[in-house]
Amino acid sequence: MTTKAKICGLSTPETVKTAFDGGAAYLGFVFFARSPRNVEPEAAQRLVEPVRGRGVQTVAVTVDPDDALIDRLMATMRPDLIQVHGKETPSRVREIAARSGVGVIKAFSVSTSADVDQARAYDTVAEQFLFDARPVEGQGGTSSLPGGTGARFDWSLLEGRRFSRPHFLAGGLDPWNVGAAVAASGAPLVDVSSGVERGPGLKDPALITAFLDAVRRA
Ligand SMILES: O=C(O)c1ccccc1N[C@@H]1O[C@H](COP(=O)(O)O)[C@@H](O)[C@H]1O
Repeated sequence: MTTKAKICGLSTPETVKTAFDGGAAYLGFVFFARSPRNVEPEAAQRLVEPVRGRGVQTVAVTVDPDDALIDRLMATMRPDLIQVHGKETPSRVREIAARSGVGVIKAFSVSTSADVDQARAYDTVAEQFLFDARPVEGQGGTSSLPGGTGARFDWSLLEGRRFSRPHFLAGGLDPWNVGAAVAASGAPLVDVSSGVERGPGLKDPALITAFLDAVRRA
């Protein structure tokens, strides 16, 4: 089975092009003020225009988004999917999908097997699931973020699990560990942010290419 990759937290035309040319299946843009990767919806619209309709899925990454943000995203960037990385309930995910008219990727913070079980409650409302490490408070400058921290969880918690929706493995992936992560977890989709950066929010084109090459070999 071919593993597909999402490059998350893009903010420049150069890195969008690198991810697209390298074969990323998903391009992620973060809309969360405290993130070093935060972009305005209008900026994201300009960034996705060159790749729109060219077979790549664009993803708006949000944290407990309000209706105003959903409306603004749909009036500007028009993402193919909205990722929700906060404490959204199943009914809120249903509302976001109905309001936006696009599918929702629901992210879960994982440190135990019970955290993975939460996905079942979203079977009928989310289009895809994403399992990310539970952020550890007090470690490094980005530790208070709900994602994009480089923290990992035990990949084997996903091994042999069957889900009603396609699922991403995320959290601390990089070009050197993604092959082992896919082997241990069996995940069909992988997601990376800080592991392809040279500093917080600074995507490195060479690392993006190396990550996508490593996913192809996985
Ligand atoms: O990347 C961010 O800044 C971010 C902010 C708020 C919510 C989610 C965010 N990113 C997501 O977290 C995963 C894992 O990141 P990392 O690879 O461990 O750095 C990332 O792929 C995004 O989906």
